[in-house]
Amino acid sequence: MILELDCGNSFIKWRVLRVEAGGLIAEGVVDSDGALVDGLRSLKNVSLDRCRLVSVRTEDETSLLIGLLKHEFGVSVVCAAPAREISGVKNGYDDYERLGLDRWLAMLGGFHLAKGACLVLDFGTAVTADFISADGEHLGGFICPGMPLMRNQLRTHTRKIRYGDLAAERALTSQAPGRNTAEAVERGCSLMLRGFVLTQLEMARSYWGNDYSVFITGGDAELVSDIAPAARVVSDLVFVGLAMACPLS
Ligand SMILES: Nc1ncnc2c1ncn2[C@@H]1O[C@H](COP(=O)(O)OP(=O)(O)OP(=O)(O)O)[C@@H](O)[C@H]1O
Ligand SMILES: CC(C)(CO)[C@@H](O)C(=O)NCCC(=O)O
Ligand SMILES: [K+]
Repeated sequence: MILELDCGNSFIKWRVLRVEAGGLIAEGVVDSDGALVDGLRSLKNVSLDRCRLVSVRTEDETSLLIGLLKHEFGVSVVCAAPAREISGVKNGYDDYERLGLDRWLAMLGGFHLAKGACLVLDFGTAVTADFISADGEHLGGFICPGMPLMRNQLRTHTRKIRYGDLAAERALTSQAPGRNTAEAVERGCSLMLRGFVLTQLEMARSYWGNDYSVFITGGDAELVSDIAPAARVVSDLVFVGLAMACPLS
C-alpha cells in the first residue's frame, strides 16, 4: 500500500491507496506529524510499503517528517521536487525552484484533467491562482491570504474582534451584511475570496475566451465554488499531480 501526503502550512492531508487497483483505503487531515503517525497506526489491516509526498514546509521540517515515517513504518519515501517541465506543463517562474510545489502539482493535475487551458485555484491557508495555457505554458499566478490568515490578522490587530468557532460557522450560512462581529468578519472575508475568484475568471476569459477549464481545490473550496458554476471542485487535485510527478517505478 502507498501512503500519499500533502504537507501544507497548517495541515497534512493524507491518504492510503492500494498499489494495484489504486483504490482508496483511508484518508484524513491532521495538524501535526504526531497526529499523522497516531492516525496511521490506528488503521487496521494496513501495511504501508511506500510513501510519496509533497511539502511546502521548510527542508528541516520535511526531513524530520520523512525520518519519522521511515522509522515508524519502514516505508521508502519519495518527495516531489521542483522541475522545469513535467507532462507537458512548463513552469513559468523566473526561478522555477521557487514555485510552491503544491501549486505545481495542482497545475499538473489540472492540465492533465483539462487537456487544455486552465485556471487552478487553491483555497488553503494561502489562496493561489495559476494560469496554464492550452500548450502547457504556465503564465504565472497570484498568492494572497486565505480565510484563516485574513481572519487571524483581524483578530490579532484589533482589540474587539473576538468570537468563537461556532459563531464563525453560523455566520457563513448567509452572505447578507453582518449584524454582529462574527457575521461581519466571516462574510466580509468570504466576499474577498469570492471577489478574487471573479477577477481570476475575468482574466482567464481575457486570455482564452470561453475555451478554458477552472479547477477549485483546498480546504475552503466550498466557500467560493458556487460563484464559479462551471468550475470543477477537485479536492484531491494536488494528489493527482503528485502521482504524475512521483510515479511508482
Ligand atoms: N477537514 C478539514 N480539515 C482541516 N481544515 C479544513 C477541513 N475542511 C475545511 N477546512 C478548512 O480548510 C482551510 C485549510 O486549507 P487546506 O487544508 O487546504 O490548506 P493548508 O494545509 O492549511 O494550507 P496550504 O494552503 O498551505 O496547503 C482552513 O480554513 C480550514 O478551516
Ligand atoms: C503559496 C503557498 C503557501 C500555498 O500553499 C505555497 O505554494 C508556497 O509556499 N509557495 C512558495 C512561494 C511561491 O509559490 O512563489
Ligand atoms: K495547499
